[in-house]
Amino acid sequence: MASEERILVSVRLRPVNAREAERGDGSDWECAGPTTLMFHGNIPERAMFPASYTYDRVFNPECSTRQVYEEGAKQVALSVLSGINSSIFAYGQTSSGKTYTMVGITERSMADIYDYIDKHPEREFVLKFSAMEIYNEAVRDLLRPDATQLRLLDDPEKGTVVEKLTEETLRDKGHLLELLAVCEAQRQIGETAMNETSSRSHQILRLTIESSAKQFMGRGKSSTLLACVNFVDLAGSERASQTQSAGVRLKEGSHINRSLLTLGKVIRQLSKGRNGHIPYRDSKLTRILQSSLGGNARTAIICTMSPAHSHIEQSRNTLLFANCAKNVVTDAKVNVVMSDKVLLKHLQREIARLENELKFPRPTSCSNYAEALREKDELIKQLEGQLKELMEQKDTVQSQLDNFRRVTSDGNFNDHATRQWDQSNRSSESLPCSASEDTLSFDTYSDVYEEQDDLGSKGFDVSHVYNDYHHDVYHQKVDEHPMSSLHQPRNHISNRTQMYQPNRETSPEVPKEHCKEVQCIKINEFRRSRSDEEKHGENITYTSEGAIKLYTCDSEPSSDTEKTNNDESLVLKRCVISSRDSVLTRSRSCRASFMVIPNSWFDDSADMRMTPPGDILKYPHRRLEKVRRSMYSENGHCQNDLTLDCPVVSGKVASDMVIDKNTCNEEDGYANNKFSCITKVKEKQEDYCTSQLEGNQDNVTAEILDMKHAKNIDKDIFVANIDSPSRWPINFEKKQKEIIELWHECNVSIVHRTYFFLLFKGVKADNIYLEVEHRRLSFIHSSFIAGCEPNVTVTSSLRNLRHERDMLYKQMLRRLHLLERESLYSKWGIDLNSKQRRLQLSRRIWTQTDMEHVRESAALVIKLVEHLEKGQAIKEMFGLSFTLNQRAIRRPFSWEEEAAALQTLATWQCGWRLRPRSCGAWRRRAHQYASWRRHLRRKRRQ
Ligand SMILES: Nc1ncnc2c1ncn2[C@@H]1O[C@H](COP(=O)(O)OP(=O)(O)OP(=O)(O)O)[C@@H](O)[C@H]1O
Repeated sequence: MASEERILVSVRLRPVNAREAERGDGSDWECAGPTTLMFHGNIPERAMFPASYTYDRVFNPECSTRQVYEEGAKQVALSVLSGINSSIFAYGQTSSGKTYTMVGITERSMADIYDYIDKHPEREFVLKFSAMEIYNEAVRDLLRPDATQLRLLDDPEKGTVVEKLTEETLRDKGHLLELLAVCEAQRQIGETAMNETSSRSHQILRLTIESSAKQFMGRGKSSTLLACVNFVDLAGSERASQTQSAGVRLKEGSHINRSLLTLGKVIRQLSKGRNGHIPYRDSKLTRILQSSLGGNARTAIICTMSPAHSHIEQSRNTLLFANCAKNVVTDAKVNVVMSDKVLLKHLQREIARLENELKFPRPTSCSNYAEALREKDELIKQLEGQLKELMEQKDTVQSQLDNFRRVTSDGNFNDHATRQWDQSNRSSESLPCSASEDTLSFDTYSDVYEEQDDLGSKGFDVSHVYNDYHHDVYHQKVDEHPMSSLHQPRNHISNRTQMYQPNRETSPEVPKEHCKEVQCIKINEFRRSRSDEEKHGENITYTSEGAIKLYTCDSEPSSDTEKTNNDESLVLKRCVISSRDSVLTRSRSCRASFMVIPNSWFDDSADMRMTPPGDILKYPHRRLEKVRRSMYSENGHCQNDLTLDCPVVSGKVASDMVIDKNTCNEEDGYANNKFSCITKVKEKQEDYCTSQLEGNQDNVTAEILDMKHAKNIDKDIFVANIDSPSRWPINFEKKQKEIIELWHECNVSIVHRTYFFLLFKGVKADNIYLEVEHRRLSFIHSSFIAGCEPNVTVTSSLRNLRHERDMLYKQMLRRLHLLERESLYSKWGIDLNSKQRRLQLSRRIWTQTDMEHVRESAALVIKLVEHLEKGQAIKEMFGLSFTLNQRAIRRPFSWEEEAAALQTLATWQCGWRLRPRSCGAWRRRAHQYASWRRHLRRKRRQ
């Protein structure tokens, strides 16, 4: 265990000797404490030198050698007993007291060492003594009588060794003293002017102590401490002028000064650190003492100096040397000598460790670093890939979010419009109760169409004005869609009517979908028809007879007309067809329910309370209670009738009423029984329709018969919705196949097919959409067959389809990479070497009706039109493209076309004719459709 420590440096002032005192050579130095030496002399160059010097210990002339030993050498000297090499130096000018000091320190050290040995009998000590001197740069063995010069050898372990140096093993303390005496006798001493017994050589006494514990005995079996302590009495630097040496003495002095100069250099260099070159080899003194100077040894230097003023220069040199020496760091450690067995074991362990390292090299080699770098590079690539994917996903989500926002802004418009309708509704509700239902509402709804015309004439886009039933579908499906919350509320009545309200300040930014509602039509069909007949009799000559009959039936006295003294009764007339009204028509009930079945009826999750506040029919429960009471008081029966007709106006009202009757009167009672009540409503409505068909055939109009004969779809829809869930998958597949075939037959828009196919995947709630689509397609198909629909000819539909394929053809280049296109060509059996491959591919899309082809077509089309049709696709789909004019693929519908479609649908569904006094296009379409209807009826009668 090595530990760094500095050389212990002390300065000892000897007393002024007799000679100096005789000359009056007074002392310029004073010890200002245990560590500080002060200069009091008065010399010209004083300013160039410091006045005080600090060392580890400063001994004044009165200090005894014992004290010097105790405080400046003992600790270092006795380190040898602990296995640490140590050296005690005496450095100073000639006649400064080096020998005087070292003799005392050596004797006391030896004494203490032996004392220690005596006090530690448990250990066995082996002391060896050797002595040498360096005289005129020659090494001599002081224990030999001859003056043979010894060589210095460099040993890799021990460092510099003196060849053939006598090393006496000490028997005891007396033996040591004898040897010391021999050395003293052997040492070169000469007389100079300054010192009668001047040492002319550097003397090195070395005591080597080897100790081991006696307990574990013996030698070769346990560890042994081995260290040596050097007592070095240097020859004093001298000036020839002062020593008055000549001849031999001068030569000796020259060697002495030269070796001391080297020692000074080494010490000075060591004081600066061990980085530079240390000139150990410049003298035999420094070579031999190399380990003691900054090596594995503790070192103490005692600088002796004469206090005489005449030696000021030499004294300063000594102090400068001391200054350097105190900065030298040594690296002393305990020197342990292992026994053979211990050494053998130690070496065996070391060999095993090295072998293990060779077998299993540590992963710090260059190859390992390279491999680790490669792994990190791969990891970075993976992370970059993931980051890229995340960014793409983020862009996609951002795009969707933008769409949501656009839809939200649309929904806001609806809310705004709903509020407008609400306000107007309130005014409507506050109308005189005596007014008949028909006359009351006629003007309002006649204005509706004028308003719509105005909108169109103003350039407002009222495209996608689809039938109300489809709008129900739209809302229902959209509510299921994740974006449902962003769409307008379900109450179609308020939404539908709001856009026809006489708010002529309507913003031109009215979205298309906001103009699609015409629910108001059916609500007031009877009222408006009657007024229409009265006011525009000349214009209704071509309307269906059924409609006229309806008006006639409707005009029969009813309790409604008698009970118009309050709002509730008015609403009742609006909302329901009373039991007496209900005798008029089964078809009306069916028709009404078909048209306005609340979406929530088919949606368990839907909340009946969702009716917007602005709904004309959203009466407070208290008010509904009044209505109910008034009905009961008047009819006292037929809650079924009431229930059956309620859907005409609002699912909310209907459900409220049903619950009020069937479950409880509590305000919130209906919620839990919502679905069961709805089912009952449907069942009862079917029963009611059936009974009405049987018992009131005379009152059924031709329109209703048409509807019944057509497919009795209303009933189908209800039946489908209460159909067994287990049969639904089968029914779905069957219906889906039929629809696909009809699409093919009717040349329906490819985009429409795609969106429809992809969106409706067989959930039970999809049934209604499939029914509607099936019905629509059946209608178009029958139109094709009959050839009576001028707007939907095979030729025009094919032309539109071709335009659509052209659009897809163009989109391929934009949406698909070359590799993707080539892959598709191969997949779709298109020769890669053929020409116009994209065109070929576009011509093959949606050309077959097998499911695999349909799926692939849908997947391809959705990829091509994904962004192009975004926003419009939903409208297309839920509007079910019932505009019959497939030119929408190429350009948006004009309002006239939409209006025409509206006319067509309304007439088709309701058998109810719109007033053809609007714009020319609307009128023409209405006429055309009416003609077609008459043609159909004639054919059926035949
Ligand atoms: N501290 C001291 N107290 C009393 N006398 C001293 C002291 N130091 C030295 N002396 C005396 O000074 C004289 C010279 O001392 P010493 O020989 O030890 O000097 P030195 O440094 O060894 O000289 P050199 O280098 O020439 O050998 C001796 O007679 C010695 O007794």
